[in-house]
Amino acid sequence: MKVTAIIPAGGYGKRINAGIHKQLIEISGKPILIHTLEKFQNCSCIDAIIIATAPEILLEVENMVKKFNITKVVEVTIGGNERQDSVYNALQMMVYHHTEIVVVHDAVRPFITCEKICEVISACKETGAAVLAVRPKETVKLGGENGFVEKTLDRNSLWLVQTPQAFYYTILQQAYKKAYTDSFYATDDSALVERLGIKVKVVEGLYENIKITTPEDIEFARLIFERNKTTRL
Ligand SMILES: Nc1ccn([C@@H]2O[C@H](COP(=O)(O)OP(=O)(O)OP(=O)(O)O)[C@@H](O)[C@H]2O)c(=O)n1
Ligand SMILES: C[C@](O)(CO)[C@H](O)COP(=O)(O)O
Repeated sequence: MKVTAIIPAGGYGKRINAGIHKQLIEISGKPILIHTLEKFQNCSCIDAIIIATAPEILLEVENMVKKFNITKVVEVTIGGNERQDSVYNALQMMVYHHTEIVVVHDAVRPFITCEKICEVISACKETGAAVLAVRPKETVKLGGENGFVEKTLDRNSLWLVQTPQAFYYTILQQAYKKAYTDSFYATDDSALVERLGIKVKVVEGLYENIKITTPEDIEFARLIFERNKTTRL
C-alpha cells in the first residue's frame, strides 16, 4: 500500500512571535521543518511527502527541500487560513499522486520517531484510522463558570492527541468533504473522521513528541536536540 505524508507547514506561529514563520526557526543548525521532514525521509514506512505551506515562504521551502535533499517530497502546495485548510489543499494533490494511506504530521513536531510513524500506519492498515496520543500526567478538571471548577475528569479515559494521524485516503477525503459541506472546523484530522461514525484507534505516543507552540518549547527543543547529539556519540 502506498503511504503519503502530508506535512501542514502553513502557520505562522503567533504564540511564539519570533519574527519569522516558526517552522523556519533554526535549531541545531537546521530549520525545524527540515528536522521534521528528515524523520519522514529516513523512514521506510513513508513513500512520498506533500507539504502545504504559506504562500510567502513557498519558494524558500522548495529551495530548502532541494538543499537538504528531501527527495520524497513530490509537491509543495499553498496552505490555507487554518491548519484544516492547509491539510485539505494537500489532500487535493492526491489526484496527481495516487495513494492508499495518508499520514498527517505537524511540521513543528520534530521529535517524532520512525518507529511511531510505522506503528500508527500499521494500526491504520488494520482499522482505517489511527492517531498517536499520550495519557495526561496531571489531574484534569472541567472548567465551570466564573473561573470555578465544574468537576474532576476521569484521567483514565482521557488522551492528549498528537500527530502523526493516519487514515485510508478514501476515508479522509470523505471526512474532509463532509466537514466543508457542514462548515465544520476542528483542530485535528481525526475529529473530522469521527464525524463519519468511524472509530479511530489510539496508539501510545511519546511525551517528547512536543508541538513547538510557545516560546519555552523552543528552549525545550534546543535541550532535546543537544541531548540527542550527545547520546548518539
Ligand atoms: N493555517 C495553518 C495553520 C497551521 N498550520 C500548521 O499546522 C501545524 C500545527 O499548527 P500550530 O503550530 O498549532 O499553529 P500555528 O498557526 O503555526 O501557530 P499559532 O497558532 O501560534 O500562530 C504547524 O505545523 C503549522 O504550520 C498550517 O499548515 N496552516
Ligand atoms: C493536530 C494537533 O497537533 C493535535 O494535537 C493539534 O490539534 C493542533 O493544534 P493547534 O494548536 O490547534 O494547531
